[in-house]
Amino acid sequence: MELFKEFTFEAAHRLPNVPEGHKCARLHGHSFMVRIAVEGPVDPVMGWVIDFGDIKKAFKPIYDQLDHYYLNDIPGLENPTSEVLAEWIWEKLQPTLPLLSRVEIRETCTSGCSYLGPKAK
Ligand SMILES: Nc1nc2c(c(=O)[nH]1)N=C([C@H](O)[C@H](O)COP(=O)(O)OP(=O)(O)OP(=O)(O)O)CN2
Ligand SMILES: [Zn+2]
Repeated sequence: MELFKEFTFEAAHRLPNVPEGHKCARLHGHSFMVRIAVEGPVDPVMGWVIDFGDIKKAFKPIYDQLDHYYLNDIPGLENPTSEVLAEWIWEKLQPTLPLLSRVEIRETCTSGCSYLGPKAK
């Protein structure tokens, strides 16, 4: 069974490697949405894979690094595309959330990505 928990954070960024004149070269911000999914068997006694609260606890230190920051200043996020951000979150989160199965990012209502981890690359 796969379950998920969603988070939103506010942050600014710019994309330094886009062609000249691209709108995303300019400083701008988003209400980013992050969906963290985990996959595993349902415990027959608890009736859950893990407590949603455990996902929240695991993500909290990462959330605190992102919310209301300029993403380009964060080591590893110098080119903060959705794809780079999803991989960055995976690398930070997987050690404390071994059942992690997917990291989804939405930058806008219509744009985002879904990362299934390095094995699925
Ligand atoms: N593959 C990627 N392409 C783009 C990324 C990205 O992270 N990965 N990021 C951006 C910009 O950050 C931009 O803010 C979001 O892109 P876009 O969908 O173009 O934004 P709009 O809301 O302006 O989209 P419209 O549908 O054109 O209104 C760009 N590309
Ligand atoms: Zn953007």
